[in-house]
Amino acid sequence: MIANYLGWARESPGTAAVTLLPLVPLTYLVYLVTVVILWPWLKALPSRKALGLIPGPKGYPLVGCVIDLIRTPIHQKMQQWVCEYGTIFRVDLPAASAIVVTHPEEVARIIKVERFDKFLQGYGSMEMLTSTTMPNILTVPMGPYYKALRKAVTPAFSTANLKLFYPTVLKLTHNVMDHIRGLGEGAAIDMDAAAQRLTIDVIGRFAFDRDFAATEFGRNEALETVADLMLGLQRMMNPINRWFWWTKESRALVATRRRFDSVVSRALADLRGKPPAPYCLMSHLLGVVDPRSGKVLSGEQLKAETALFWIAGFETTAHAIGWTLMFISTHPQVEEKIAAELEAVGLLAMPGAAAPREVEWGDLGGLRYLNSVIQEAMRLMPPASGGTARQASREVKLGGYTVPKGTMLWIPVYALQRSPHVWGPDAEEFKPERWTAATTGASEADEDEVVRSAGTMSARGWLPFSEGPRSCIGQSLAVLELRTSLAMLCGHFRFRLADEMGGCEATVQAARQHITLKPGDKGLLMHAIPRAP
Ligand code: HEM
Repeated sequence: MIANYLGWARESPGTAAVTLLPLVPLTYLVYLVTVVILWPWLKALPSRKALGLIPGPKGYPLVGCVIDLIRTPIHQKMQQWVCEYGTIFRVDLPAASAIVVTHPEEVARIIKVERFDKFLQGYGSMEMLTSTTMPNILTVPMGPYYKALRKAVTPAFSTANLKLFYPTVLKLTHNVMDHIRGLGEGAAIDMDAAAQRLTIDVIGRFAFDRDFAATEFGRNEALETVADLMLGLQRMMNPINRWFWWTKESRALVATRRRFDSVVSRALADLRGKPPAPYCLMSHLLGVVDPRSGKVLSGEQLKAETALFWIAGFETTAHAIGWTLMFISTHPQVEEKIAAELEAVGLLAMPGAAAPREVEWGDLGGLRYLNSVIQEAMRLMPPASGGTARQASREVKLGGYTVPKGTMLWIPVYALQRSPHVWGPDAEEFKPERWTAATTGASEADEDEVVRSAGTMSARGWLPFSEGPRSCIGQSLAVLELRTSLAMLCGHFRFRLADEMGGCEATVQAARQHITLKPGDKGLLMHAIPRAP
């Protein structure tokens, strides 16, 4: 029979193929169960045994805790477990046991002192961005290529470069404000979607020196393609879709990747004819020499890198703007304090008064209260809520337990930043005041403050941008976008969460961790009431 199927039997091959056809899916299924579940499970047995003393939720045979993580939104499940099991516990996954670490000092030790590299098996879907599956700055191990890339692109996020780019951020935010004004205060506006239009245009300009024109608020190819891509990548996190490549979802992802690939390729091709603007990320990437080949990056490498920068920088920042506005719109006393701060420096629109002046670079560090509001919103709703995963490159002691070399160390940021063990009994409350003391380190004249602002907080348990050598390289740009857009929006409008959202808590509960921490199906509907009609 098998001989027939393999084509060794020459007689009546048609009949043989028909008879044996059902064997194909069956064989594939056996292959999958063996390769994807049984083999990794067997391989992980010694590490499971070594970690057996560390407490943690009880999983199911073979699949471990995966079922719990699918049933409840993953960020919420991790938060429940942190409350239940404390700052160090074990979670069994099919292929390995992970140690979940939310003790701030241990976290800082893992990512900043020991500098363990990423646990890269978890990053596979981020290599599926373009039609060529290729590692990128996020997914490549810490070797000579990574170091060359990081070194070359770091200057793009420096104070000097961001200052050159600042007028573009201002202009794009004005586009968004004009659109909001045009809709009128009766309209319920999805402010997360509006922020996505702003941040995709920012990335278009910053990465490719290209106008994606999303802030013109019409149908938009770049926005639609990337939204489909994010959905597709999210679906690929489910191993069923990844392994059953003939499903509708898998085929849709292949088509979307081609579309995205073509948007990125066109943007890169257009840059060949003219030198990119000096602030443009591309002018830094074009000079990178891959130490492995001694040559500048190939077209495919450039595509993989720019695609990653685009994806990493656009939705994250948009959600951070959206979630911050959501908290402001539901906390009137916070909004009043922001208004008072803006009024004091001439940035608040008021009825009967002259229009406020433009927000300047020098204002950004000085808006201390607004900056604490942003920091607190990013604590409660960190866009990269899943956090980061590291691999212990040697045996390490964590919370009194011995963790063997090779173990996955998972730092779930949403759970960490809401942990009562770290933040006390009011961990779940939105209290910007907890930051006002912490953000007073910089003076208004300190121009590097925008660039530095987000760093060095892991010891306190705040790390939405991660920290250490593999922290977010784009955080200075993200902070710039957040501060500028929120100062401008709050200076010209008061925001109220629309009734259909059901209030702050319901909106938080509806959030889903789909690569980033997104609002639920309704988006973030708000009314924007002009301060000076
Ligand atoms: C509020 C906005 C943002 C948040 C919350 C955020 C968060 C993060 C986090 C947590 C990481 C570490 C991921 C890990 O360990 O796996 C990261 C890495 C990264 N981010 Fe961001 N990010 C934001 C905006 C941006 C922007 C605007 C850009 C660029 C334009 C960017 C580019 C990157 C890149 C390239 C990496 C990989 C860095 C490396 O491994 O060396 N991000 N980001």
